[in-house]
Amino acid sequence: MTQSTHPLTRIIVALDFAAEAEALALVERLDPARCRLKVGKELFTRLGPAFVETLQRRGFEVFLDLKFHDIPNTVAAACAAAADLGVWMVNVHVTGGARMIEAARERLSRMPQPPLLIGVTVLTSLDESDLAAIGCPGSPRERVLALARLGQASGLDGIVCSPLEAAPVREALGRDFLLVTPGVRPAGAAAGDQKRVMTPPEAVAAGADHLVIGRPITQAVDPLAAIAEIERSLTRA
Ligand SMILES: O=C(O)c1cc(=O)[nH]c(=O)n1[C@@H]1O[C@H](COP(=O)(O)O)[C@@H](O)[C@H]1O
Repeated sequence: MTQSTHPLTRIIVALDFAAEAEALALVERLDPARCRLKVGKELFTRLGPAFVETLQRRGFEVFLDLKFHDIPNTVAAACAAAADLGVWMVNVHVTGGARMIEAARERLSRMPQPPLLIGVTVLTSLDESDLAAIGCPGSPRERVLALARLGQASGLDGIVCSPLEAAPVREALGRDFLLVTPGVRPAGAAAGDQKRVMTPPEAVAAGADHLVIGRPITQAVDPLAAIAEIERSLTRA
């Protein structure tokens, strides 16, 4: 699974836009053979499942990034709703615990076409001092590793982490555990609110399977040129 990901299909474009027209203006210029799309809280809250269906009708695989975090019954039902929508990937917060993840896995195992089930470990916007402030002492790396182990044992297909943790997680959890990394910034791009970042080729070299990239593409003067440059950097890597 992890070995076969072609450089040009590793990119997941985060469609973090305020309005459908803006998002579709970019989508119309993208090729579903070369990238996947992520729909997150902003666009889903505005546009709902219909927007996901629009993207899927255009041939795109969709990562529904709603980061479910609730009691097991509620999260399992939400994951089933995502499966009914036909998305490619859905995510939950690993900190919802083993029973929550197991319930989601069990529910998805009864669906005809379950999406990949991925767990968010430590948000890429947090560093060690942020973790300490929410009562979680220790480094992001230690915490990501612990949550990745819990997630794998509970039935996840993989995790979301920063590229900085990809190598140790890959080493500890093996090749078949998917690593999805936001916190990706081409050389020279602004980090914004991301604290744990690497460039696209660094992320892939560290073991990332899928790179979630938003503003370096969506806010670029020429988004297609930005994607092409990221693809070139990955092909060279
Ligand atoms: O689950 C995610 O996708 C996610 C997890 C995480 O730890 N950090 C993170 O940035 N994300 C998402 O990845 C995208 C990153 O966007 P940019 O920072 O604009 O590249 C955003 O849509 C975030 O919601």
